[in-house]
Amino acid sequence: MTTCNELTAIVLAGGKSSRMGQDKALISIQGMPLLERVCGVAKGCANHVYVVTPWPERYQDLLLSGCQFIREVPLPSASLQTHGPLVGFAQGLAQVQTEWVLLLACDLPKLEVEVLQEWATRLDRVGDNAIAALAHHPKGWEPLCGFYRRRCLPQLLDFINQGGRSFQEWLRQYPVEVLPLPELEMLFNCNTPEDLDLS
Ligand SMILES: Nc1nc2c(ncn2[C@@H]2O[C@H](COP(=O)(O)OP(=O)(O)OP(=O)(O)O)[C@@H](O)[C@H]2O)c(=O)[nH]1
Ligand SMILES: [Mg+2]
Repeated sequence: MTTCNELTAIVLAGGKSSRMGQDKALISIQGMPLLERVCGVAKGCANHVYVVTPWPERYQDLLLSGCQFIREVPLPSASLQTHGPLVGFAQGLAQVQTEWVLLLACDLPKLEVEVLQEWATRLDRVGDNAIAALAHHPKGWEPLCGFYRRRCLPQLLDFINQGGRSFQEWLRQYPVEVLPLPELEMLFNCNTPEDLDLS
């Protein structure tokens, strides 16, 4: 039996960081590497924290006590080294035992633990047919800072097996509950060297 009181967090750290030019997870903001910061927030909200990455050894010197690595493996058909956040999420979700999982990108320097905790209190009331509870912003859903039901894994794998790689496209096919976003600022993700000046 899983309950809403138990929550797992998945932190994704496996992108190409091509716009940044160096691994974003390792960039220090106010003296703390981004991945450490995001995992700290995740620990403040969830009972179990997984970091899904193709290269756990890269992060072994970070202070990530209480977090477990899940090593992402290439898809049989993939020639690329990284295959995007949707596939990373699916590989993490396969290990989750709780009804709900909080998914977080590693490039979110302005996360607020209080907002995530308040969101988590709403999960008990999310409609049965919703696969996720996410914030909405002008460009669509924010897929990498919100909650998913564990039982959406089969739908997610179907979508991936058909070649789908876009969260927005996948989410369009199912009911998703809206979470209230007190300030858009919290979802600021740093993708470029210029973004670091704003962090
Ligand atoms: N585990 C895993 N995480 C990924 C993968 N691709 C992207 N991510 C993560 O998804 C989040 C958002 O990534 P983006 O900022 O969109 O992309 P990116 O590939 O890291 O950077 P760009 O190359 O500049 O687009 C970050 O936390 C990434 O680490 C992947 O293949 N595997
Ligand atoms: Mg990003």
